[in-house]
Amino acid sequence: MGRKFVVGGNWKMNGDKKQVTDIIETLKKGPLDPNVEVVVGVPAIYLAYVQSIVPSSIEVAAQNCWKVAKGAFTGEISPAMIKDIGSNWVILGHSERRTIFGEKDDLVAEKVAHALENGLKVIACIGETLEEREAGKTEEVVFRQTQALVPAIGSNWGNVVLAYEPVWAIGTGKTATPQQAQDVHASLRSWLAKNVSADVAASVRIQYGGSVTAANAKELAACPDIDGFLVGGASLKPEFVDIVNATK
Ligand SMILES: O=C(CO)COP(=O)(O)O
Repeated sequence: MGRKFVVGGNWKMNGDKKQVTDIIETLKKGPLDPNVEVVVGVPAIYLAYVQSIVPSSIEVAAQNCWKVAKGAFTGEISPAMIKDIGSNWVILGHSERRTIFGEKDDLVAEKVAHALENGLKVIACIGETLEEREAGKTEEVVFRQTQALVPAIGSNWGNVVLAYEPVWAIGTGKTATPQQAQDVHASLRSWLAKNVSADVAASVRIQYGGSVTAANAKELAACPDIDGFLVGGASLKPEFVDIVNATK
């Protein structure tokens, strides 16, 4: 079976009640290609509200969660809480979590393991910095980040989407060229074939993220190993509809 295109909107720490309502209204009008899975990544405080107003064709993700079920972890939310309000997804390991909040590979892996054990689907983010790319270390970095996830994911690859987001392309307007993105996606797939299994390599969906817009989405979507997008800034705008529809 082919890999279903999956487009995530990562709203990050943006929006207020009116704006998030407007975004969902825009998505409801669409029309959105029914062959594409759409997941909106919502600030924790609006998760339950957004979950209550989305049509069933749109899925809702938290942008982070903690690695245990409950307890004295002030400010955190658990996968069980995300499930409890009806959402089924979480974004983990985003480069902003890694760089601003100091999340290392092993913590990201622990979170991924716990989220999967609790029945969430996970968008797991990886990607190199500009310095790492310029030092020729792109593959080394994304393979290391993915390797850390392998034991955490175990046999749960069906509930994981990988998001390749080169850090230098996030929020900079500097998109990876389709060739740059395709090259990394293809190397990741070969790495997965060698280090996990041929099945996982063929079936796991790999999103590209980093300055995706309606203007560049079609060309990126045409690449054989790009199976969707994780969209930041443009996911707050009406053009997100065109990005979802990029494979049409
Ligand atoms: O970080 C991103 C999505 O998770 C990408 O952000 P931008 O689309 O704003 O570059």
